[in-house]
Amino acid sequence: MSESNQVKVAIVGSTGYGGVELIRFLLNHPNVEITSVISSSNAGESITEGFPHLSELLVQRLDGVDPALIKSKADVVFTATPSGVSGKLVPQLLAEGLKVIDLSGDFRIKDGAVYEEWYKHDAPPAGLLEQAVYGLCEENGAQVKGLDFVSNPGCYPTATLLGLLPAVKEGWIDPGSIIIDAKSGVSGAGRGTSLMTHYAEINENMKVYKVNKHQHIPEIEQALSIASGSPVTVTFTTHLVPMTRGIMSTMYAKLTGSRSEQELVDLYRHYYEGRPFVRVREPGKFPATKEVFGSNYCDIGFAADARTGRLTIVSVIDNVVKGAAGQAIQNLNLMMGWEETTGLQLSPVYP
Ligand SMILES: NC(=O)C1=CN([C@@H]2O[C@H](COP(=O)(O)OP(=O)(O)OC[C@H]3O[C@@H](n4cnc5c(N)ncnc54)[C@H](OP(=O)(O)O)[C@@H]3O)[C@@H](O)[C@H]2O)C=CC1
Ligand SMILES: CC(=O)N[C@@H](CCC(=O)OP(=O)(O)O)C(=O)O
Repeated sequence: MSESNQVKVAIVGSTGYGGVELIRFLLNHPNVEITSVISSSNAGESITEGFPHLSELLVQRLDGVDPALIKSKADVVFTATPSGVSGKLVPQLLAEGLKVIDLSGDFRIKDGAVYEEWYKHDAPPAGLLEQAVYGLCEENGAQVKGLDFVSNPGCYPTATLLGLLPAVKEGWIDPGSIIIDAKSGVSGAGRGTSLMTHYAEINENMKVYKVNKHQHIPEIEQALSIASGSPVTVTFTTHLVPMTRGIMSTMYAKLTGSRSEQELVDLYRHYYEGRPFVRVREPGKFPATKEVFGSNYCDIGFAADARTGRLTIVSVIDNVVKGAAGQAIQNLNLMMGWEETTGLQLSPVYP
């Protein structure tokens, strides 16, 4: 802790979308001082070279990736780094005695062989996979308090699991029947340019991608299997849509009995009671991505179809906030024993 009693925070990957969003929120966090912003490719430069809107940040010079230097400047470090990078860097940061919140997919899957099958590179050490707590705050928040290391969930899994877990746990839907149709804005792919995401390719366009191959499939299945008590597989299809931020996950499953929409709303509101970032809509009302834009909310709506016996669940988040930086700060708050909402109480930007 610094003399001001503020926790000193460093951000690796500070020049990426997740990192810049961490800075935006942490600048308004009363218990945090950003003491180091880190870049592997622009060390020594000022962060405002690339991001003039961050001129209010007191620490401007980008540091290189040096665990000992980070330890000399900070108590807690966010690693907003690509999968593969985090897996190698996090063990070094933990060895320095830093508290770590990792935003990548590297520590979310408990079984290293499953990780390697989906991510196509070596898994981090098994001991750390075991140690990492999966920081889906509304589900595992109680385990996070006092921890040194949290693995922040993926963006699609956050929207999807918050939408499915209450019904799966209550046994109201057949877990074997789940189909997830998910759409993301292009910031979900990070700041690097690609043929997939550049303007002429995605403007006025929609693309389906990674069908049956998406790295979030094992993450979703792992959490649903724990919730249902037996192995669950899902059909999960992702789409890139022409917007900057936002995820909409539309989920379909067979109801195990006759349920009204009011009963579903009651179940979910009860399940998420005291969890300020999940908002359940009135029966038959569905959320839109703009209604969570720039905020840490996850909004959920339902339709139960008596004719087909199927339930439709729609869950929306801002991928960069609840899907990444916002939930990472929520995890910081839980780790430190602070109010869960500290620094995160921003209303969505609308329109
Ligand atoms: N965007 C999103 O909506 C979400 C992202 N995530 C995950 O969060 C992480 C960050 O994502 P995002 O910010 O979008 O990605 P970006 O591609 O926008 O940024 C990643 C940053 O990592 C840094 N980096 C790259 N290689 C290294 C390295 N070897 N060592 C240290 N830093 C490195 C780069 O900065 P520099 O070159 O300056 O070092 C880059 O700016 C990823 O793991 C991503 O999968 C998770 C949920 C949602
Ligand atoms: C639009 C888009 O491309 N989204 C990314 C989301 C990646 C992400 O969140 O990364 P993790 O692997 O760290 O979870 C994707 O579908 O792969």
